[in-house]
Amino acid sequence: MTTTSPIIVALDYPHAADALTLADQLNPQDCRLKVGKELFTRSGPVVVEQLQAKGFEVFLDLKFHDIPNTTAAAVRVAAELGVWMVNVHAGGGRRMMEACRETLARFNGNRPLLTAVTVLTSLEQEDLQEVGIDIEPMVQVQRLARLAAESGMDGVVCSAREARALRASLGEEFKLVTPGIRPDDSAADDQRRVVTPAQALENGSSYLVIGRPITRAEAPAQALAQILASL
Ligand SMILES: O=c1ccn([C@@H]2O[C@H](COP(=O)(O)O)[C@@H](O)[C@H]2O)c(=O)[nH]1
Repeated sequence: MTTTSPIIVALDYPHAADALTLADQLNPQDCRLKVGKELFTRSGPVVVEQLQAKGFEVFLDLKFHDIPNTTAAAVRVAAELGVWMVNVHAGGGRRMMEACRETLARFNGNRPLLTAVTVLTSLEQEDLQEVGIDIEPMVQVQRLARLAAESGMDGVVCSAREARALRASLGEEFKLVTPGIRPDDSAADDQRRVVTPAQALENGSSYLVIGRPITRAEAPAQALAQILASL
């Protein structure tokens, strides 16, 4: 089932049973689901297929980052799984992203969205400095997003803090997938470039990735409903 909801719930659980229990409390009309490294490393493609069988579109968030041949092969296998979105790291460079885009050509119209991570939402300027990037996150995000667009990506993963600038420079069709979403009353946890759900949409985000504010709530379905009502 396809939905118009912008919410993607991050199923960061160690076991498939936890993810499937949460999925049973949610409605595919209200959100998509994200399978990341923890859940996939334990449960693999089976849990993706189980979530899809429940009617959810799945974002496979494995952030592939390797040489072009290896990354493109991984993207192709993700496409064969029938996921709705798959991603790579923009830092893998132009040739890596182009190889991923080219490998999806064989799927014609029936392919996943392909997005590229710019600067993780857990990073701030000091973190970038420590790894030799002496510019503000906003500037680095803009640089990588432009490269991603030129390399044929459907969009990028960034903070909603950068969404307004990217929307203006890269147009309405370019997907802006924004984690680091925190309702006013939620802890930031390890996230640094955080934005509220309503502000993220106002800034031009296409999709809001939300994990702990929903999955660690006493009543996750209610937490999702409150967020949807706030939009
Ligand atoms: O820059 C990024 C890229 C991916 N993520 C992922 O999104 C969720 C966020 O979870 P919260 O619990 O809402 O913090 C998580 O799965 C990350 O791996 C991100 O946070 N930032």
